[in-house]
Amino acid sequence: MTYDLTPTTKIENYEFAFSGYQRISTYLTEQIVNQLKKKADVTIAIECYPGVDTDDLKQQLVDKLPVDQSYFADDYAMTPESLNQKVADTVTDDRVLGVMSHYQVADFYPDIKTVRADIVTGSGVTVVYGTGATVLASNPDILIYCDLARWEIQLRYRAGMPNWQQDNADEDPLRKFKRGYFFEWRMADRLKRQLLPKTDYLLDTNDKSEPKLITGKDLLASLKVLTKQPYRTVPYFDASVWGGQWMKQHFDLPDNGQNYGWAFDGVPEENSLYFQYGKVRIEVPAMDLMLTNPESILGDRVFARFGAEFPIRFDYLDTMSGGNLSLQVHPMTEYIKDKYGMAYTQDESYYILDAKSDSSVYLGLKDGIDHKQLATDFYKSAAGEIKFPDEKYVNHLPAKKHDHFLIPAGTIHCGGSDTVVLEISATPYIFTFKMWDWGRIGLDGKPRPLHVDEGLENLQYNRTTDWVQKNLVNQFTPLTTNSHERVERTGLHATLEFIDTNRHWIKDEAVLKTQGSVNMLNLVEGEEAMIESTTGDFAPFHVNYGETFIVPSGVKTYRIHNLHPENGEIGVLQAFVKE
Ligand SMILES: O=P(O)(O)OC[C@H]1O[C@@H](O)[C@@H](O)[C@@H](O)[C@@H]1O
Repeated sequence: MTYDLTPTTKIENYEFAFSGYQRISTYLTEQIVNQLKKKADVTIAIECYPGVDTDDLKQQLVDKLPVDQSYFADDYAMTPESLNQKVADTVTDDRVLGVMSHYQVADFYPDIKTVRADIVTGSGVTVVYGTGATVLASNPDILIYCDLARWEIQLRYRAGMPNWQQDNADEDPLRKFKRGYFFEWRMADRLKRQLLPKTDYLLDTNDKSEPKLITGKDLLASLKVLTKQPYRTVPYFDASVWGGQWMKQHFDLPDNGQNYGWAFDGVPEENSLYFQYGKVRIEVPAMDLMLTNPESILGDRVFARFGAEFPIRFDYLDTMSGGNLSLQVHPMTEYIKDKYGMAYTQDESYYILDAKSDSSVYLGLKDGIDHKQLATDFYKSAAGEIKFPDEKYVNHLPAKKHDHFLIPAGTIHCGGSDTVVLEISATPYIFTFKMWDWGRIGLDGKPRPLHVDEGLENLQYNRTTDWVQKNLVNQFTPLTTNSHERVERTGLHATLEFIDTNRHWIKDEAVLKTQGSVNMLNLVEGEEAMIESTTGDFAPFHVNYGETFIVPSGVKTYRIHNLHPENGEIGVLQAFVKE
C-alpha cells in the first residue's frame, strides 16, 4: 500500500446524500411544497462561506425552486469602500501579514431593517442566499449551509476569484490569501459555528459541477464518529520555489510539471475531511470538526488552553533536488500577540524524514558575531547589494534521517536542499519573517517578501552554536524499553515549546496513551501499521508510511500494530500538548 491521497470515512447510517443541482433542487422543491401544506409563507436561508460561487447557486438552484421572491444577501452588505475602511487595520498594507480580526458577518450589514422586515412580511416562498443570508433571515423555515474548503478557495483565488465584496480578481494571490486568513475565514467560521448545530442541510460546493447535499443531522453525526476513532485529514500538495521531487515519487503524486515543496497533511485549519455516503463522497473543511466538537477532539485540558483551535500542525517540506528554504525567524509570543493578535506563536521543529549525504539544516547564530554588522548585511542583501554571507553568521549543520531539530520562535533557521522535513509545529504557519531568500525570485516572477525589520526584532542573539547543540539538536531522552517497543522523547524544546514528541520504535505492537491531549502522529519508518482500539470501540485503522493521523483525546489508549515485524521495527512519531 502506498500513501493514501483520499482518506475517507465511510458512514453507514444516514438519511440520504444527493449529488448534482438537478437532484438537489427536485428534493428541496418537495420540501418546500411540504412546508407550504403547513403554512402559507416559507423562508429559506442559504448561507454561503465566502468563495462559494453564488452566480452558479442562483442559476442552478435558487432559480429552479418555486420561489416568489429571492434576495442576494451580499447586495445588502455595506459598500466595498466602507468595508475596506472598516477592515483596514485588519487587512493592513503588508503583502503577507495582517491582524487577526474579531469581526462578525453581521458587522457588515449595518442597515438592513427594511429588507429584514420585507423578508418577514413577504408572502409565499422567500429565498435569501449569500454570505450573510442568515443575518437577513435569522429565523428561516429551512436553513442550508453552503460549505467550501480552504484549499479550494486558494485555488479559486489563483484562478482569478476575487475576495468577498471586492473587485480584485487580478490582485496578488498572497494578498487575497491574507485577506481570507486574517479576516474573511475568521468571520465566516464564527458564524458557521453558530449555524452548523442547527442547519437543516449541508451543501458541499467544492466541486462546482457536482455539488452534494446531506442533512445537517447526518453531518453532525458523521463528525461525531471522528471524535471516537483515529482519522486523517485530506492532504494537499503545492509547488514552491525550493520544492523537490521526493513526495512525487514516494506518495505517487500526479506530475504537475514542476515540483511539490509542500504537503499539508495534518493542518486541521486548512485541510478537509472526506465522508462517504453510499456512492456520494462529501468534502467538508476539517475546521467543521473543531467548530462542533472541540472538547472531544482536543481533551478538556487542551480545549481550556486553546479553545476551538487545533494547536498542532504537521506538514512536509520537500527539497530533494530542490533548493534551500528562506533564512527565517518566527515572532516571539509577545510580539505575535501584540502585533498580529495571535494567542500563541509559531514554534516549530524539523523531523528529518529522509536525507542525502549533503542534507542540512541552518540553525542558530554563530558565537562571537557582530550584531550590528549582521543587521547591516541583512539590509544590504535585501537591497540586492551583496549576497548575504550566511557562513559568517549562521550554523550550518548536517542532517540525517530521523534527526530532530527544535526551532523555538526567535531562532534563525532554514531547511537546506536535498532534505525531506516533517514539520512538527504549533498551528500558525504564515508568520514567517524571511530575512534572506538566497537572491532568487518566487514562482510568480517577483522576489518573495522579506521582513528584515521584524526578523531582527525577534532574533534571539543568545542562541548560538553551543546552546543550539545542547538544546535544539537531537535532544533524545530514552523513556521506556520493553520486549515490544523502545520509546524516546525527541522534543520539542523542554521549556520554550508546548508540544511534546515521543518516538516509538515498535517490534510487534505497543499501547500508547493520548496523555490527556489530542495526538497527531506519523509513521516515519516502516511500510504500514494498524491502529487498534484497546476497548473494541473503533474498527482497526490502517496507516501507510508517511501518513499523518490524528487520535482524539477521548480515545485514551490505542494499540499500534506492526504489520510486518519480519521487516524490523516501525517508527511512529507521536505529538501531543504537554501538561
Ligand atoms: O518561507 P519559505 O522559505 O517558503 O519556507 C518554508 C516554510 O518553512 C517552515 O519552516 C515554516 O516556517 C513555514 O512558515 C515556512 O514558510
